Amino acid sequence: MNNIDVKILDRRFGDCFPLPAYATRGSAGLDLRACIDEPLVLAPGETHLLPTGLAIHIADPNLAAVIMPRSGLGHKHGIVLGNMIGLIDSDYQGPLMVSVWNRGQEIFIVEPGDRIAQMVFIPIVQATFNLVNSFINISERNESGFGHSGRQ
Ligand SMILES: O=c1ccn([C@H]2C[C@H](O)[C@@H](COP(=O)(O)OP(=O)(O)OP(=O)(O)O)O2)c(=O)[nH]1
Ligand SMILES: [Mg+2]
Repeated sequence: MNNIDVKILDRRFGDCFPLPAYATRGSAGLDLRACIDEPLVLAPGETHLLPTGLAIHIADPNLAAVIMPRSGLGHKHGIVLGNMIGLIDSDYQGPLMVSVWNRGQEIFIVEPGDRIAQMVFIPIVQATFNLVNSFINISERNESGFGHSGRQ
C-alpha cells in the first residue's frame, strides 16, 4: 500500500460521504463521487466537469493515477468520461475533477454523492530520448502494425 496525501475540499466528506476506499481486498479502483449541490441532468451528448471534493498529492514521480469510467455506468447508461481517461500527475495538487460525458441516447441524472468514476494508481516510468538516425537492431515486427497480422 502507498500512502497518498488527500485534502478534503467538501465538508460532506467524512460526514455524508465516506472517503474513497477499496470496495474489496482485490479492488484496483477507488470510486470517486460527484460533489455537486443539486442533481445534474446530463442530456444525451452533454459533458460536464464535476468536482470530486478532494485533492490528492501523489508526490512520487514513479506513480500516477488514472480516472476511468465505472463499467456499469458506461455499459448500461452510456456515462463515460469526456477525456476518455483522466491522468493525474504526481505533482498535481488541485481539485480532482471528473469530466462526465453522456454518450448515450437518454437523459441521465447525477445525484450529489453518486459514485461516477473510479481512480486507479499506476506505476510510471519516465524516459529520456536517445536520438538516432536508424535503429541498430531490426526487430521481428519492424515497422508492421495497425492490424498487419490479421484478425485470427
Ligand atoms: O480527468 C482529469 C484529468 C486531469 N486532471 C488534473 C490532474 C492532472 O495532473 C491535470 C492536468 O491534466 P492533463 O495533463 O491531462 O491536462 P492538460 O490539458 O495537458 O493540462 P496541463 O496543461 O495543465 O497539463 O489535471 C483531473 O483532475 N481530472
Ligand atoms: Mg498536461
